[in-house]
Amino acid sequence: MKEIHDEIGTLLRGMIEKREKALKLGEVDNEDLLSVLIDSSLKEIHEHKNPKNVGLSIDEIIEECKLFYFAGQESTSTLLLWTIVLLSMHQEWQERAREEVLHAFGRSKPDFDGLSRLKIVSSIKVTMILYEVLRLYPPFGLLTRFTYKEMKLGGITLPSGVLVGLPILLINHDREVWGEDVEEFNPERFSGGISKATKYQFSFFTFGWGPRICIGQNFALIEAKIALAMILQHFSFELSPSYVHAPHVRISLQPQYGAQIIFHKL
Ligand code: HEM
Repeated sequence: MKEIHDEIGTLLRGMIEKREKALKLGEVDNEDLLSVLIDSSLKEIHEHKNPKNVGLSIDEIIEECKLFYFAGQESTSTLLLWTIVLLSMHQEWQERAREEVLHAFGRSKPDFDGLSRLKIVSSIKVTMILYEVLRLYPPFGLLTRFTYKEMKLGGITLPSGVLVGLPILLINHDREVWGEDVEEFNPERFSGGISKATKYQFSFFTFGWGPRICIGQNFALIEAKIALAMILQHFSFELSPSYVHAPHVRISLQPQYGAQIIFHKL
């Protein structure tokens, strides 16, 4: 573990130093997140009279890169993976989603402009499907928080330093919250949006909630919609007979024995 940590740190440090140099020489623009991070940090240091403790250190930028890679890559690929598994299990929803995509885009490549021109309204079924996948198979099933001072939560007083778990996976499968069909794949429950899917206000927080809510949630949904739309345009898919349904928490929620899918070119 330490070896991997050091190797990734060295790789990222090299990339950051190279980019910092190029930014200072004006050789590159703020064309990606790494440049934006370095540039805003350099500006903050430059503008401050006492540059101590302002801007980001290289170690902090390294941590941001790791966070964005893990939070952004693992999460969305897990969402897409379970979407393909569930649409393989529920062929009628695969058909409905494909119809919608073909109606909106035909065979042309769906891009961000296309999705925003259509205001995503026309991909309502795809959105419902993605929410229902995120409910049944949330990439991250547990959030944790430490109390930093004594506080009241409901009727309970918690002392400082208590670790509180917010069990997304359990809440997403709670019959009391979602109703009798809680274990069924029913994207229809999101037809009125997230707020109308349950009787409680804060039941669906697969992307977190409050000030630390996922910064990438809109990006993730757009990315997943474009990827799913392209797959639906060109392939139909079904589960391979070798697939064994065994969701399994390995930091994110993964199929324990893999997801063997058979794709048919359309
Ligand atoms: C299906 C996709 C995704 C899911 C389910 C997801 C889930 C979450 C959750 C639950 C949190 C809150 C963690 C907490 O409160 O402790 C979070 C935070 C975060 N996510 Fe995502 N995420 C997804 C996609 C992305 C993408 C695509 C990016 C970046 C491109 C991203 C970047 C982040 C970052 C930077 C944070 C930390 C925000 C902060 O602490 O202020 N996520 N995500």
